[in-house]
Amino acid sequence: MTTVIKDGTIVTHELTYTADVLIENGVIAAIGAGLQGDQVIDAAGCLIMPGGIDPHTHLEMPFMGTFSIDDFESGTRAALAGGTTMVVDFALPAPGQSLLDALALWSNKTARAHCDYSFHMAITWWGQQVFDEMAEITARGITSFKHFMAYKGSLMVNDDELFASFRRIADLGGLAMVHAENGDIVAEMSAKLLADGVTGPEGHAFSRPTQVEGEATNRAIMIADMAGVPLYVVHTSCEESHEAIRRARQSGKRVWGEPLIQHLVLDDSEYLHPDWDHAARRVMSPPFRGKQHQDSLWAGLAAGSLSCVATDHCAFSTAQKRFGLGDFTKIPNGTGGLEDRMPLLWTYGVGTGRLTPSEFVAATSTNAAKVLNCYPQKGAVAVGSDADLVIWDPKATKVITASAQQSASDFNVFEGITVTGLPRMTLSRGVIAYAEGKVLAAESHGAFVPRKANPDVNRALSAWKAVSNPRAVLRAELPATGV
Ligand SMILES: NC(=O)NCCC(=O)O
Ligand SMILES: [Zn+2]
Ligand SMILES: [Zn+2]
Repeated sequence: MTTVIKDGTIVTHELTYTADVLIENGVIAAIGAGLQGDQVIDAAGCLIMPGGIDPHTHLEMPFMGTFSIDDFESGTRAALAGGTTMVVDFALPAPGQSLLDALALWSNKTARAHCDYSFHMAITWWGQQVFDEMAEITARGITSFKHFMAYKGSLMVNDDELFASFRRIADLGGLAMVHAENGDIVAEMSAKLLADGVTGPEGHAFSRPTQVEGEATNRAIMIADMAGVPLYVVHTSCEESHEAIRRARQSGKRVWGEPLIQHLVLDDSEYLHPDWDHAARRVMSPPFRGKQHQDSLWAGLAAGSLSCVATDHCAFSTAQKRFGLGDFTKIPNGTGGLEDRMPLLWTYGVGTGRLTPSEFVAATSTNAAKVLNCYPQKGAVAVGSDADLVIWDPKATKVITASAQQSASDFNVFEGITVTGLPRMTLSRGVIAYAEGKVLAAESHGAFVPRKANPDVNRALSAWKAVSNPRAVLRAELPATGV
């Protein structure tokens, strides 16, 4: 069966134009005027954009003594309802665990995924086994490796491990990723705050000032530069970190920054709320920041110094957040956002003139596809691309509320915000996956998206390293002194 989408306006990361889209066997077969298909989708008044790609989620993640509450079933349902057609989650080996075992574990979690997904592999410890297995992980289509510079005592890796891993990734043609916060300083500051009687959720924000993020971002950038590997900095939340990324990019380094929709929209006043639950529900790392940092992130998206807007979707329930009553260091870190990322970015970005529609497409989809090397299979409205599309109604409006969300959590950090700009329909590989407020894609419709190593950027970086690597100076042999 063929499907044709008629009377919509196509918006890509570079063009806006009117055309029909013909879909056959899950891919875009033609784009043009007067196309015919067995099934007709009317997109009048709507925009046809690439389905969103969320490059940063944690579904059913074991973390801080519990599991994030959305699994691949509810998480991907939320994704489709918000116009996102692919999520990239993190396989997370326990310290000492084989990367291949962790991958098997994560693959088993995906049986009920409604939309496509890929993985990053986290490097949570270092040793010969990790070094060896990274090659097989890359061969299986997982080419990005994440390092936590925070969470001391659990996920954190040190600089020597970071450097060793980055060099290995450079050799494999992969992408290094970092959660950039100085975990040693955070641990020190947390202990001091607790000792001083600051036990509530505000202590979480106080223990992770922007300096710890700026310092770690800069350190990761320099280590990546020495290793000759491209670097992706997840959840860039503040000017200090953005500034380091901006400077690196200006000097030709291959570095990308990822702001989260939470940091773009919500600020640190949330942690001072008199209701403990309200504040604790918003505990995540890095914490929400002040308005000046939000302005910096928005400017970075417009200027191109920041690349992909993600969610870091890691939802918990209120009951889980209460594990940290009396000690903010025990509040599970993370918030949701999969269903709300695109409507919020449209509302606060395109709706205010901070972003053009094409910049919106770049930030929500195309840039992630390019950086993660699955473009133009994903992130494109182009002949031959997967028909992962969102039919976007820029006038549709709703109030965000937990009672109507797909997520399994009992709250939503964006509760009460009115968004204008919503998916009317989401298609995943040509299947109508979401329409009229309902998720229609079957459980298990989602498929793994393998990615290839050694994209152009890595090849260019390796070529440059080969040209500029230190070399021994060839000198004329001196006569022996005979002494
Ligand atoms: N961000 C957060 O608070 N939780 C998820 C894990 C991480 O990305 O650091
Ligand atoms: Zn993180
Ligand atoms: Zn994360």
